[in-house]
Amino acid sequence: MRTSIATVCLSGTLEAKLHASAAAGFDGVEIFEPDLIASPRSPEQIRELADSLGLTLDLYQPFRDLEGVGPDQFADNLRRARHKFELMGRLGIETMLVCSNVATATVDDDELAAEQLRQLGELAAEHGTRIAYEALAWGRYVNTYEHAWRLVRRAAHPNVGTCLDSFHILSRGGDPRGIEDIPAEKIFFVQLADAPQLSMDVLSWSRHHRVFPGQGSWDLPSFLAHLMRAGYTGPVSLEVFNDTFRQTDVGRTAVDAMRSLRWLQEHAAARLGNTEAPVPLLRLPAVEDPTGIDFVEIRGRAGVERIEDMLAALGFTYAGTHRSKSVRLWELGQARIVVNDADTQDGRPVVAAIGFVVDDPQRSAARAGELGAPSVPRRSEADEQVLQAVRAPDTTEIFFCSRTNAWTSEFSVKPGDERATRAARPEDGADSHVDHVNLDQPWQRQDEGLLFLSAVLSLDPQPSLDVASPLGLVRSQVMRSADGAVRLALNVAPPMARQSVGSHPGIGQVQHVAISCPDLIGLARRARDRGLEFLPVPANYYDDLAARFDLPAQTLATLRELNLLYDRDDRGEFYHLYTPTVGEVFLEIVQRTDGYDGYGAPNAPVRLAAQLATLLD
Ligand SMILES: O=C(O)c1ccc(O)c(O)c1
Ligand SMILES: [Mg+2]
Repeated sequence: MRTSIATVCLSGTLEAKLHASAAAGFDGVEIFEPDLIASPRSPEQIRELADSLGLTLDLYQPFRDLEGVGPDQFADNLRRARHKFELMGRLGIETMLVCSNVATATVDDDELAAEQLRQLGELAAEHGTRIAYEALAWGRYVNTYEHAWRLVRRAAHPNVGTCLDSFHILSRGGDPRGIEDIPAEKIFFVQLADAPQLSMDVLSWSRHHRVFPGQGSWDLPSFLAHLMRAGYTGPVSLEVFNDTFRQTDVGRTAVDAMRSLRWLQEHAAARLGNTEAPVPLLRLPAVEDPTGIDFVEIRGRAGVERIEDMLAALGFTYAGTHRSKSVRLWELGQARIVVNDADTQDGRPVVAAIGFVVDDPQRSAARAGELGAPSVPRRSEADEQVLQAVRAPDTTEIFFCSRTNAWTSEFSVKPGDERATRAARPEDGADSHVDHVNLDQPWQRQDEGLLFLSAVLSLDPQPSLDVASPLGLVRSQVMRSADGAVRLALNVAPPMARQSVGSHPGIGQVQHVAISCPDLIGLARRARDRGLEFLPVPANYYDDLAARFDLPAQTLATLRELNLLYDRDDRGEFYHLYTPTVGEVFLEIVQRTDGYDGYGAPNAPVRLAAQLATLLD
């Protein structure tokens, strides 16, 4: 499948956009007219640059407000078009995108509109070009692809075809199955965009909130499958108007865009089943859901020993130091925390890496590579397990681990290591595992992070949620495996919440690791007796809890005594508590009963306010 991208998707100069598109592996680009007009380079120089980068110029766009107008206006429109066709000759572009009229149409007359398209097609033919007519969702009279196609058919000119744009079709709830009824040779161009389901006017939705396939709510794989069944063999292009992508790093956005098309081809092939696509669709090494979190690595030069004190108090066993690296392993049942003394950007402890248990780590790493994930260079000695890792958009290292945990045998307790005597209480462990990890996301990486985790690790995005912190709303989106064995929450905090307070990170700048246990009250008591103080929860919270849930007085008193938080869904109950924050990390211990499936979201505002209070103390 030939891949293309509209220059409007990207930030920077036209030259920077061409370089980034080529580097990300695109075959071609659509030139968005304002990008060309603002460029100091001549059309011939742009053509030459694209050539030298191995890019084709697939489309010139958009030509607006052509059809459905009176004779004088139409004569002027043809004059305008002639200029553009000449320009396209200099650029070496064959196809011009013509959008349905939104502004100047005065006549709702299919016969007239088709005739005007035919005349434009005739002019295009004289210049060795052709036109692709696209229904904008907010077109004055023409706003569905079926209508645009009827006009194209009626125009009956070899140089007049249609352009299908998934946004305009899916935003209006259109049925894309009808695409299969359009003859492939009349589909001159295809533009794809996904979008989150929003209730707003369609023009604003289109101009600000489009995202790459796989980042929104729509079924783009089925859309592409319809195109393949129609026999379409032309370029499949991304046309994504997005406020964030237009102001962030062009190279990263282009890689993100290409990842979306690779993901899309794989999923469209699955939708096609036995139907042969008219062009080869890219296949990727297969992926299955990860079956668990193997370990979480907390890294930092200063302060990690305070985390280890907390782990010891929480009942983690100390499994020793690594034979060749300055890292230590702590275990509670199946929950494994690796503590690494290495430096971090701010010197503060962070959640640096997460290991996922996958079927075939080599295959997962190969897949991640084909999806443009940068690999993380690892140092390992000859007789050590070689673990494969890639870097997620938020910089977290993602490790692919086998079921065997063979790497844990590289850790042992050295004689005289005091940590071992402080912590040897396996009675707390048994059924524990890492329940979920919350990762702070840079605001401009949220969509990229979501697609990365779904494409690389097969995690499914859950509906996103706004959590009120005292310093603004935190947008939180959980990515999880189908069976819930792996759950990551991606959080985007507002700017105020990301400002450091003295040497402490802001409440929105932290990550946390949640560990499940079968008896939270027992664990909390033992941890408290070993000197661990939990995040203090205000008394008002417990008064409100008494109103929300009909809890026995004794339970309520215990929750209050231990600073535990509580929630309930239609399945079961959730008990949880938080440790103080060290560097950029805190721990949460949770207990789920009877299949409770949430994360205590109603309690998150209380937690964030309590964390702010400790910073201001
Ligand atoms: O928003 C617009 O004007 C616009 C222009 C060209 C397109 O292809 C499109 O889908 C939208
Ligand atoms: Mg379009």
